[in-house]
This record gives sequence, C-alpha cells and structure tokens, in this order.
Amino acid sequence: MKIAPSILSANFANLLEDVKKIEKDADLLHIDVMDGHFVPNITIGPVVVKSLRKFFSLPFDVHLMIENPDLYIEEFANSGADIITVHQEACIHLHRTIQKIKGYGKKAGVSLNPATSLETLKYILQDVDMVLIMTVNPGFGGQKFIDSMLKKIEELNKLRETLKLDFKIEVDGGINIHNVKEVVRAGADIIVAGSAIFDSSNPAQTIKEFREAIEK
Ligand SMILES: O=C(CO)[C@H](O)[C@H](O)COP(=O)(O)O
Ligand SMILES: [Co+2]
Repeated sequence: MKIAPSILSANFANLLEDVKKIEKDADLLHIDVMDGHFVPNITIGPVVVKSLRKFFSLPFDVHLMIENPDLYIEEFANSGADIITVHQEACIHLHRTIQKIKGYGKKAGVSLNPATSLETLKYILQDVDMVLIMTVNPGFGGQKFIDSMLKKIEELNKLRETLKLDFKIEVDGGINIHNVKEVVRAGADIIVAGSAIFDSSNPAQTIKEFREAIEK
C-alpha cells in the first residue's frame, strides 16, 4: 500500500519546503494538473514539474485533469513525470493516448470521474498500469469522500482478479485517517491525500498515522 500526498493542498508559494516535509515518508508525489476547462480550476504545468524534479527523486504521479491531454504528454514526460494519468472523459482516442504515454517510457494511468462507469474501461484495462478512481468530483482539494465509490473500487478489484490483470488501483479525493482503512479494504493500492496531509500541523507524522490506521 502506497501513499501519494497531493501537492494541491501544499503552499504554492513555498512548494519546495512543503514537499521536503513529506519527501522521506511519501511513496509517490501526486501532482494535480488542471486546465480550467476539464475542471473549473487552474493549477500547474510542466514547468513546475520540471523545477521540482531537480530537487526530488521520489516518483512523480501526474494526474492530468485537462482537455486534449495528447497535446501535453510529451512535455510532461520530458519534465520528469513517472506516471501520467489521463481522464477517460477527456480522451476521444483513449487507446492511442495510453500508447503515447507508454511510448515515452512512462507508466500510463486512466482515471474515472465519480459518475463514469467502470464499463467504459472494458477494452483498455489490459493496456494500463494504473486505474485512478476519483472519490470526489475533480477540481478541488478538501472535498468530502463520496461513499458510493467504495463499491466501485470493490468492483474494479474483483474485475482485476477475474481478468488476472495487474494494474494498480489508485484512489483520490477526500481520504483521511478515518476512512483510509475502508478504502484499502475495498482494494486500493495507492492512496492520494492532499488536505489531510498538507493542512495538518505535521505532514510527515500524518503519513505515519495513515499507515498506522491501515494496519490497525
Ligand atoms: O485530484 C484531485 C482533485 O481533483 C486531488 O488529488 C484530490 O482532491 C486530493 O485532495 P484531497 O485529499 O484534499 O481531497
Ligand atoms: Co489528483
């Protein structure tokens, strides 16, 4: 089980120091890219990813919440992303987009908004390294976990077993030390947490508490 702090809730004016706080305890760094079109918010682009890459060696998990992701995959790949995740809802030619990400030697993920069915991934599951289940509507940190998504995670986990596939299941949105265990029990391999980690007084300690809550 891996923990990926989302820098969406970090202090963007002090990003370097905030990421240093979690560097040793995090498994991945989750980077939320928003374009103001696919989601009603604008965050960061490849320039910031490239700047962070110079200081950190932990894997960068780049979550693209943008329209036309094909236009930016090369730039994000070259900026130092390790995993690039696109939204099913933003891709007209999803298979081509996934192949493009892999073509740059990166791990390829696909994400689903809460209202999008697992059925939409039926013909792509065998091609992806990761499926990212959104448990809030994407766009903002600090939102409430949508409980009905637990069933979706369980169904995806069962599907993975039935099809004998080995993609990872990442879950993103509204996760905290109180609900993380249920999310892991449902089948999550990677937990994204933004506000629960960066809004806490001691982000590194909060990651440890996440791990304790899961093991309990
Ligand atoms: O993709 C995202 C929002 O679209 C973020 O990764 C997610 O919301 C994390 O923040 P929090 O843990 O505060 O919900
Ligand atoms: Co995210």
